[in-house]
Amino acid sequence: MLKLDNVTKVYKVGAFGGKVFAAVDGVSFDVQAGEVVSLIGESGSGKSTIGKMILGLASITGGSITVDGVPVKPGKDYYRHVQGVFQDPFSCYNPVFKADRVFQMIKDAYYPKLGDKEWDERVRSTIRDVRLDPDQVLGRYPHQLSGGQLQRLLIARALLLDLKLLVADEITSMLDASTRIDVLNLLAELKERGLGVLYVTHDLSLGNYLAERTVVLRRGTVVEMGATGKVFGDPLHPYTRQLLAAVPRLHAPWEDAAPTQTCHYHENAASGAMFEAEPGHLVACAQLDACPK
Ligand SMILES: Nc1ncnc2c1ncn2[C@@H]1O[C@H](COP(=O)(O)OP(=O)(O)OP(=O)(O)O)[C@@H](O)[C@H]1O
Repeated sequence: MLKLDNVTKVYKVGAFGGKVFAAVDGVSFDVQAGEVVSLIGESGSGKSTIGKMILGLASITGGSITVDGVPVKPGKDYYRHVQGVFQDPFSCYNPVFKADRVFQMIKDAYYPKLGDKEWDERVRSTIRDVRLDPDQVLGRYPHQLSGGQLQRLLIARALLLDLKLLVADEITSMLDASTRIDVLNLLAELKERGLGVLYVTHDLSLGNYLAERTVVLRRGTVVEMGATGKVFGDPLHPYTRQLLAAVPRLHAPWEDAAPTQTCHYHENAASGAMFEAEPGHLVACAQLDACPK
């Protein structure tokens, strides 16, 4: 459904934009309907840039992004099927408007002919779907709602459309532990309904909880991807191992990551290509510079 093919994003940086910086460099992966794929990597690895390109909020420098074969095209038709929810729910609302104004905007843009009563019923039922009580949240200003309630209202807003893909960018990082699990379970329910979810996070444990497949990003390139159980259970790239070693554990001291080893696939990998270690589990060469061209 969502397909990224050799996607690149280059920013102009430096004085007068005289230099270029590749924030995303030749990234390819896909998300199928009814699947959660988590995109993980350290801060600055390019995760949000990828999310923004999928949502049409940043231009694509090279390669292609398609949803059901249709290239990203910001506009009503595209956003009917592809929506994003972000880290800070408070910044998504205008503080002087009541929170339900976001629903009215959906009606005005997408369902102008629908009767008010029918729309109201649809909104209330969707709010119940995200496990909120409509009477408790409708008619309130954003500052009168919690972060978790606002985040769920944003998901409800997305669900009122004919949604195929949700880009969820660090959506739980501002929530407390129990609200976080509620929102994660909600995302898991969305996939049961056949939605594809790209779950952008730097928190490996949350990605592990939710995603069928994991894509590990480092400095704008994919270093490893595959079934989450394989990537986390048998990490092949030194960077993935480093990330896993850095996850805090209760009652256990932090471990040092295994030292960077000689790349297993040095002989096999053409520079930049990924090696298929086992079906669906791909890893980049860890010594790209030395790889045969
Ligand atoms: N408009 C811009 N101009 C220049 N560089 C940018 C711009 N936006 C992002 N970058 C750079 O691109 C790189 C990737 O940024 P991005 O926000 O995608 O990272 P991220 O993995 O989402 O990080 P985080 O987890 O901290 O949000 C960073 O080095 C960032 O400084």
